[in-house]
Amino acid sequence: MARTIPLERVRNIGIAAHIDAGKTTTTERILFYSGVVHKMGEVHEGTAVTDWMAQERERGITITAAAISTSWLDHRINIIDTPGHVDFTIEVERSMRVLDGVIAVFCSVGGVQPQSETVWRQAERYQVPRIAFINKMDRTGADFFKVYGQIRDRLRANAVPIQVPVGRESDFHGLVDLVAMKTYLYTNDLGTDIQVSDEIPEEVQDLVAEYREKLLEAVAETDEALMEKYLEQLEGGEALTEEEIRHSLRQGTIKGLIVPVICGSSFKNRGVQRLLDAVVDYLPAPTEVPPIKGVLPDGEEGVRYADDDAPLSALAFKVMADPYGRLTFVRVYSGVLQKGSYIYNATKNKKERISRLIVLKSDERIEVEELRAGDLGAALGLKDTLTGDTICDEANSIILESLYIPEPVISVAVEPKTKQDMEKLSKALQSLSEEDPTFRVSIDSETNQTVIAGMGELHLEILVDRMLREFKVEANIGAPQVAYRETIRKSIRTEGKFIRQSGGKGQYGHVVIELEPGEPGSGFEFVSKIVGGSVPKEYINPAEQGMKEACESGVIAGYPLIDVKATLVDGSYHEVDSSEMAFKIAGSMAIKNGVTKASPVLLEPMMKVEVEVPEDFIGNVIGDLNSRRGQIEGQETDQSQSIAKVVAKVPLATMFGYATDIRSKTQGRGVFSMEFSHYEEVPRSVAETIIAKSKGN
Ligand SMILES: Nc1nc2c(ncn2[C@@H]2O[C@H](COP(=O)(O)OP(=O)(O)OP(=O)(O)O)[C@@H](O)[C@H]2O)c(=O)[nH]1
Repeated sequence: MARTIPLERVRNIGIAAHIDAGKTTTTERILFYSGVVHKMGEVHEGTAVTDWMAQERERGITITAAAISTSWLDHRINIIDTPGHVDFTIEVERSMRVLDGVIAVFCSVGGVQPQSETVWRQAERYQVPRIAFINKMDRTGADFFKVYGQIRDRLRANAVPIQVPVGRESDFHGLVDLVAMKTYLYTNDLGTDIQVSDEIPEEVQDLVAEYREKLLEAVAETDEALMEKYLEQLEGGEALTEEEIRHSLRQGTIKGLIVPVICGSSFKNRGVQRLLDAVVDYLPAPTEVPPIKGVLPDGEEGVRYADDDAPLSALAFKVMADPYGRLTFVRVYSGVLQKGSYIYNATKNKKERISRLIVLKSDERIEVEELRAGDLGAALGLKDTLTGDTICDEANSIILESLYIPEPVISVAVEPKTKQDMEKLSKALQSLSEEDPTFRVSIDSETNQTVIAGMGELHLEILVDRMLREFKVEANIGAPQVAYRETIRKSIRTEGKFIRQSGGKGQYGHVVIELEPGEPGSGFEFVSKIVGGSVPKEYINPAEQGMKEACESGVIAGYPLIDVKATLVDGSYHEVDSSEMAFKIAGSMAIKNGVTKASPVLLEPMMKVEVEVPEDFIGNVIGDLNSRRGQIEGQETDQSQSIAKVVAKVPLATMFGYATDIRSKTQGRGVFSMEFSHYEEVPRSVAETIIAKSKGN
């Protein structure tokens, strides 16, 4: 089957923002104006198409990243609406990994908010080109140029307005497009009657002149050929044409040099069609982004270009249980993925069969015969393929760059109420952890309890709720616990010797390692510097495995050991008695012996907390954060609204229940956000209590 739409006319885009900026409403409007749905869904009425989970509709928040497809101006637009709440950050992470462009939505009153910064960083991590959409222009206090300034200052982006709004707040009724120099005025509530003209309304003429000039300058700066023409124009030469500006703006945006800024009010149906135009005009097609990188079987780096004729390569970025069956969402990077075919999972070295392929259009699932390079869709029938796995052509194998999966910071114990619940629980946990790689399940070796870990209280609350509703598991849930970690502060040389040689076949494994503190965030790192075969090649991997396993529980209070580097420098073996198992045990012993001597310390997750309160409350809030062992890092006041904001680093251990506390301390007027920042050493006095608790005292 040939392509129905050429790849140049495909846009894979995401919509990302701080919670409540209006991502879901914007997506709904996009579906409405592009003709996918004929009635507008509303978040606050619980009828939004992309918020499909019961919990999403009830709470009016987006939890999972939904992928849907629509078309605009002869282009296919695949959209992923992502959640704003940091607890579901993996959903943003996985979307950014497979997208070619992002619409960053900002609230015209709230401006750059904490999660706007987080999603911006995530987009930078994968170098995804962006358009900034300043939404909610109808709200009291809306200020397009203030938010534009914040995007420049706080996000350090080369933001460039390509529109100027017409009318303020409730009178916001149109915009001027600075590229085409056209005015769009909305004349009905549904946003379908639009007056387009070349006349610029008098009240915005100065602003239009000022920002048109800024736009031309910014575009010329990123394009040498255009710069010459621009300078000539200033000297009275020929003017830049609309096409030239559009072309250079597109190139600048795709290269990440410019972020075009536009405005609108999704809820009041203003500006959404122009947003779609901007997606087509300025965000890249799959053929315009750099080829995806990966690792070839020989360990060398390889690339795959977006080309139907190239060997198949695709990345699974999401697994979701659905009434339709188990859906594995994939982005095809090269080649063609066919229904009914066998694919090779290069990450797991396994072959699997794809029974069916679908694309999502609104809440409909449409079966397709194939997915081609650049397409997003879902496969049915895959059992072993999980998030982050590469599927490809076995003869042309490659493992594509995977995605960054943050470590969970909070856990709770789950105890099924009856024996039947016990059985259902393990099924539920398996299914939920397959869907969500930031959700981990383990068994506490001392209490034998099942422990689930995740990114925050809300994250675990939703998971427990899903266990109950979707899997009908009745369980008692323990109090939330902090996911502590352990590390070392000193470098030492140590060894592990596992020797049993009394009668029969013996055991012999012996390794010498240098153990040192690793980079923050590096986890466990292993290097082998064995020369001359003191440890035979086939025993190096098992030794590493043993070390890794030993890191799963540290020596202080049994928490996982992180940020350590082990270098294998020496060892010995026995012709007959050595085995993989003996070296694995020796590796594990080396770590256990070494850690105790390497000044082990206990680490705790530190959260970046931002609190916004009416000015009068700020003293109380700061005092309270200090009493929670918080370090205040910044404070500012927005005089125009008498709102004060404070930024602090606070240990997660002291933040449980903060949502309720802040409400009662500020008469319900304080809002806060919190996300994981880094691990930090626990002060001695606090550590003693944690250690005593872990030992059951
Ligand atoms: N006044 C006004 N309200 C809006 C606008 N867009 C969205 N809203 C409202 O803002 C609230 C949040 O909108 P959503 O679309 O759910 O925001 P979201 O960013 O998807 O939220 P999460 O998915 O929970 O992160 C809803 O009550 C919307 O009706 C707008 O343009 N103007």
